[in-house]
Amino acid sequence: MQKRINHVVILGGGSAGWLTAGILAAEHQAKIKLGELSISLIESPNIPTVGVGEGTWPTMPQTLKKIGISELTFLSTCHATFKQGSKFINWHHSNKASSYTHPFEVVPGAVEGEQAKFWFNQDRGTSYAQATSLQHSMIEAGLAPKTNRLGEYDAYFNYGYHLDAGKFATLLQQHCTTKLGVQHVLAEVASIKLEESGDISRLVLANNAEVAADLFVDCSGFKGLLIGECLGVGKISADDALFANRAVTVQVPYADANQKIPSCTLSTAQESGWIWDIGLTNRRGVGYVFSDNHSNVDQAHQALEAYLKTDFSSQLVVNDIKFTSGYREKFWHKNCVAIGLSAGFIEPLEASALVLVELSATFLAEHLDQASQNMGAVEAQFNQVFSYRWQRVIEFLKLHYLLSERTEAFWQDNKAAQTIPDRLQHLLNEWQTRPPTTSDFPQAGEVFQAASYQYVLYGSGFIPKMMPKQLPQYEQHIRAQKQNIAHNKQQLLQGLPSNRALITSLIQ
Ligand SMILES: Cc1cc2nc3c(=O)[nH]c(=O)nc-3n(C[C@H](O)[C@H](O)[C@H](O)COP(=O)(O)OP(=O)(O)OC[C@H]3O[C@@H](n4cnc5c(N)ncnc54)[C@H](O)[C@@H]3O)c2cc1C
Repeated sequence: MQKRINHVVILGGGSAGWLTAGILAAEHQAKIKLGELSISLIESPNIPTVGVGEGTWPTMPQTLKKIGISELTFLSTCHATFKQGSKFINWHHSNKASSYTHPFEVVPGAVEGEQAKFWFNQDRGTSYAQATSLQHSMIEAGLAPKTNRLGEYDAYFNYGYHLDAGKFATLLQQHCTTKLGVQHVLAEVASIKLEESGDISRLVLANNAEVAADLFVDCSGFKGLLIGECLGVGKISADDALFANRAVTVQVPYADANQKIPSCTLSTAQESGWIWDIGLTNRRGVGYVFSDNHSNVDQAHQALEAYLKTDFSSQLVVNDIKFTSGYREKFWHKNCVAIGLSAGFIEPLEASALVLVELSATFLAEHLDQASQNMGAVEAQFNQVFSYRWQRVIEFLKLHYLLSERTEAFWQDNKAAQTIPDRLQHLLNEWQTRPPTTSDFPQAGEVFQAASYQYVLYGSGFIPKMMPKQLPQYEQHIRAQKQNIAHNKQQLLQGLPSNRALITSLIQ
């Protein structure tokens, strides 16, 4: 029987729970004010959230704007900084220094393939990112994507953030409860009652109070209390393709309060994984994500210590997080939708977790009314769209490992044919004779587009067997674009403040 959705309960108050609450409540403000919809978020006062220094995707500024949060408030409360992409250090070789960048800037779709053809045939003296992206030089120089003369959420370059996830959840909580009418219940869910149909009927709290709802959003973290433990939806493993299953993380204070803050995530390859280095305003978040089938925690600690040139017996607290790579067989089942870690998790290379939260919550917000009419149809569409997205994210992350010439077992095992998803192998064969283009990634809201594949593919040193020349009608346009890059680069290098300088001037 179809039920109107008048009450949505979100279980979990991490970034996923509060982002979902904010996105849903902002979209349905009118109904909340009229009393036609209520949104409640239940979180345990005892079960902690996952809070590592985190990177977002460039969708986040628009999400925050839509929810109605001031960028200045966000920057100052979450110790946030601007992120313009990622820099991959030493991913090519074990014993020879190398690096490439993946800037967020996207070359316009119509010319993206043509530009790659031009670069390959006529411009390979410079790296692909340097030849095609102005943002690459801003990243290398550690500059901000804008000046303080631009308004909130405006910038010269596409950007995301580095943020403190714990502070972020607290900011979202305050905003959702005081401005958007979200009800906050601080209590632990002790058990769950089902209807005969198998739908969830109510959550029973530790004090025996019961909370009923028409739709439940499971944001309870890795365990997936509703979708997994209660409704029995299993996971599809991704560990045959992506081997990282553990992370040791540490928060590192700045030696000097004016220390430079990179405007990208630094990802430095290691023997059995890679180390992320994220600069917030008050500290760095650093972690070694690795495969414990190829290494162990002691070795991971040693690698982190060597990277940080410090000894942990000093004052730093190291956290050890184990995870299994994979995603749910279904994200929406009965009257329950899983968003965040309960939906799945794969290693944080390219920071795809929060963007999937934003996309899932936005889909839910946009389809809430249809779900009241025909939940089965929305459930099927949601599951189809997000299975596609998770598979594409896995393929994109795998691409980073494939072209490395590193010699350690972890890297060699990553190249084994049976670990490469079929679709990615098929595309790699295609890209032997043409660049990645939009037609390879045809769906609306693709998490990683052809431009991202080009940065990683050519940054990793992929050399196609044959690359056609660009179409003659684009040559003039591409040369003009190159001149623009050269001309604007000097001006921007002189005119843009450093990442730290901009944030300091904004939040003072
Ligand atoms: C090592 C690592 C690095 C990461 N890096 C990035 C990154 O760079 N970029 C990115 O986008 N993402 C990253 N992520 C993922 C990101 O941390 C999560 O996607 C994000 O924090 C959302 O988590 P969550 O809200 O789903 O779960 P959690 O933060 O675990 O929150 C779960 C919530 O559920 C509540 N809960 C659980 N059980 C109960 C119960 N019985 N009753 C009541 N409440 C309950 C808890 O109290 C908590 O509030 C990383 C994750 C890891 C592990």
